[in-house]
Amino acid sequence: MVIGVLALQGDVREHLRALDEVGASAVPVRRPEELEAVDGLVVPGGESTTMSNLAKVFGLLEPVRARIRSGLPVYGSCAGMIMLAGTVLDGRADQESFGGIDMVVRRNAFGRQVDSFETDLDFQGGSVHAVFIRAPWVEKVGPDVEVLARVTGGAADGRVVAVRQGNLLATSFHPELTGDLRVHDLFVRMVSDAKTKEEAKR
Ligand SMILES: NC(=O)CC[C@H](N)C(=O)O
Repeated sequence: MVIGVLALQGDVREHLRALDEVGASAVPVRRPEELEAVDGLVVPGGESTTMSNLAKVFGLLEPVRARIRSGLPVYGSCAGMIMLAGTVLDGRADQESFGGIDMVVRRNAFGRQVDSFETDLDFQGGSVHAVFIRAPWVEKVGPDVEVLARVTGGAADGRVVAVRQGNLLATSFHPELTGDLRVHDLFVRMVSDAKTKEEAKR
């Protein structure tokens, strides 16, 4: 089982390291041929407008969309969450996402005064330490989207910051930066379950 990290822009190395730490074999993905070879994909944090541009330049926009449609497990953190959103608010006019998750996401939602902050969140019955950096939040989810975490307390109380829809997972925060690897662990299990199901079909 091999998990790719989309390596156009953003904190690619941190995700490669986090995946390695949870025992998954991880490789950078920059070209369509490399995308073909992976069983799961991580879309890192960074800058979604730049990532969107580079995805077009590197010819990856349509190939990633096609693999998402055919069930590829994908995890997006922060800018990666924006890339997985069906609808992006406060984006640049020419910004495109891969889509896949039926949600409305607002870029830089927490506001300029609180560009970045850290907090603990309930995540799947445990607590996860979350770092937010010019992060989006989820404003609306469709019926098939499961909410995995919300902010508690402060001005953003109740805001949705982690979601899952089928094989797609997204967080507003950056678990790759904290060493708290619960989210990567969950994603690796999603990839391995998807691969087992895929093999059973053959
Ligand atoms: N840390 C991040 O990934 C920030 C996301 C960035 N604000 C964007 O719009 O893409």
